[in-house]
Amino acid sequence: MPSTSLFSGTPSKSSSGWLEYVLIHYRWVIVIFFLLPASFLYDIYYYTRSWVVFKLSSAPQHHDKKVATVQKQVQAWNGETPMCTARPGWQTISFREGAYKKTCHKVAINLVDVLQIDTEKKTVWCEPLVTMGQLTHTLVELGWTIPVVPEMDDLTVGGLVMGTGIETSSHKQGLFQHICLSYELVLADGSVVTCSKDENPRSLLLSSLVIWHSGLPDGCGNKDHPSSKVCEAETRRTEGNQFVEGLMYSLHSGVVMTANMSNTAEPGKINEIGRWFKPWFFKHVGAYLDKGEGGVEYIPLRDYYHRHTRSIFWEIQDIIPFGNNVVFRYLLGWLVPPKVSLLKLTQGQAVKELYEKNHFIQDMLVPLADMKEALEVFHKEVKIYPLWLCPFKWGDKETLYVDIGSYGTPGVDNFHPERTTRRVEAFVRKVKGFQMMYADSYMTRDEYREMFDHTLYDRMRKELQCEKAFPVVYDKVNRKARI
Ligand SMILES: Cc1cc2nc3c(=O)[nH]c(=O)nc-3n(C[C@H](O)[C@H](O)[C@H](O)COP(=O)(O)OP(=O)(O)OC[C@H]3O[C@@H](n4cnc5c(N)ncnc54)[C@H](O)[C@@H]3O)c2cc1C
Ligand SMILES: NC(=O)C1=CN([C@@H]2O[C@H](COP(=O)(O)OP(=O)(O)OC[C@H]3O[C@@H](n4cnc5c(N)ncnc54)[C@H](OP(=O)(O)O)[C@@H]3O)[C@@H](O)[C@H]2O)C=CC1
Ligand SMILES: CC(C)=CCC[C@@H](C)[C@H]1CC[C@@]2(C)C3=C(CC[C@]12C)[C@@]1(C)CC[C@H](O)C(C)(C)[C@@H]1CC3
Repeated sequence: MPSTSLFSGTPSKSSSGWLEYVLIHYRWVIVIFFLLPASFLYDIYYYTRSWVVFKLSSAPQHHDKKVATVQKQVQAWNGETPMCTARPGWQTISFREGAYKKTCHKVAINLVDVLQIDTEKKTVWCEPLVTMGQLTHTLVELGWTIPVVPEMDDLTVGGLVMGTGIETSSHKQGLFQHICLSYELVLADGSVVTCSKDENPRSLLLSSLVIWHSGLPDGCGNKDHPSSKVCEAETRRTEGNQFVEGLMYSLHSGVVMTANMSNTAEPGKINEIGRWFKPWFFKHVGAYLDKGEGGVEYIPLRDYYHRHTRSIFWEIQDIIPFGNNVVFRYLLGWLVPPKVSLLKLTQGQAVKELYEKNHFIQDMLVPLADMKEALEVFHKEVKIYPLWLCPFKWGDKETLYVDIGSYGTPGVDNFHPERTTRRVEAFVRKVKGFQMMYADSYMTRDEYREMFDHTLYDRMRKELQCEKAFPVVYDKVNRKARI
């Protein structure tokens, strides 16, 4: 656990007033009494609406009309300020809001529905603002899933396609964009094209796997030091291990979890970890380490997919410090988690500044062969535990990578948001790895272009004549472009 508290820093001179004091020291009051009920009502409305629309099958009839509305807005573009989606920055699953949202020409995209599940072709056709929670609710109930389900409920299909998505099945299935068969795109001139490897049906299609009704991924424990060897061995085992995940609790101790879908369960070993009164997942896993032995559990599929949702990985402990207390869990656990979007909307300047100075949130994707050195770099630079490890493959490339996710308050004395992040970024560039772009990047434009090969990107922007129409990604993701 980080030794320093997020809130040990003093608020800035500009911060004043009781509201600010409450927001910093008693954020949980606002979260429990306002944000949790608001999140709950929002979810009820949203899921009921999606369920009714899906059952009535009304969405496919409206899809073309909605796309035409997008086209009209693009055709009416003034040709000067570049375009972006009208989705406000506070709604997105990233640390900060893009400043470009204030200046760009905004295109409203009201595309929020799962359109069709084709059980013969094993595909699902859905619109870009469909969330992972919505998709798993719809599919798992019918006995289906998609091969890669990034674990936070509110991540959207569009955001994951454009910004990349990863899960513990990614060592077999690749990244989120690799499971997509076809995209329907509105181009800068307002025309619509379909884009896929082969001739294809219209619109965005995600390939999907058949799963069993009430499939239960099993396997939790396997306590071991998840050095790259253990992780790699589990990742490469061909006969199973649909899911591989590691949680490091210190530089030398951690838990590797492997899981497979199963139709049956050993008696007494079913653990519905998603239920409101259950301990936070990372605490539950840590208990295996404390016990010093591994074990096998059978976890319902949806509970497994969203295992880090309730505790927002481990970020919730800074927001509701007593959230894992058994009394709290039984009384109010069913309201948790607060929506990330509502947390963002209500955090205020003082909390923002505290996070800015005392918090580190990064996912770095490095070749598995460099994992040991990477762990040492993270330990030296930030010393934050738990640390998330998720092996994955990159398209057709042979090399295995691992996503190292570090979220929390650094346990080192010399943490500096910019200098520390730049040192970690330099290491990642050195080993030919990548940074995930929901997080803040302090790289210069040249460093960014060194990390991400822009050859295809530049060519497509030229060919499609959209250089003026859409900002380049660097101008959306670098730290200075975010507020
Ligand atoms: C915060 C954020 C904002 C962004 N904003 C924008 C934006 O405004 N505009 C924008 O354009 N992008 C935006 N992006 C997305 C970014 O530009 C994409 O990541 C980039 O375009 C991917 O290019 P690539 O060549 O590296 O992709 P790759 O990862 O190589 O490919 C992407 C997908 O296309 C498939 N593919 C590759 N080649 C072919 C082929 N020949 N035929 C069929 N399929 C193929 C791959 O299998 C893969 O699924 C944003 C990303 C982030 C994180
Ligand atoms: N396990 C995982 O993989 C996790 C991934 N993440 C990250 O979270 C982000 C996704 O969050 P989410 O809130 O869903 O998405 P965002 O709204 O943040 O979208 C990400 C980018 O994709 C663009 N985009 C999204 N939909 C469309 C569309 N229909 N047309 C054109 N551009 C679009 C947005 O463009 P614009 O700027 O114009 O709005 C935005 O810049 C990703 O970057 C992902 O890597 C976060 C947590 C976990
Ligand atoms: C690839 C993977 C697994 C990424 C996981 C990333 C998550 C841990 C990140 C994504 C969005 C994220 C940065 C966020 C936060 C924590 C870490 C999150 C959830 C919080 C909730 C921390 C508290 C902050 O006040 C604030 C509300 C702004 C942010 C919002 C985004």
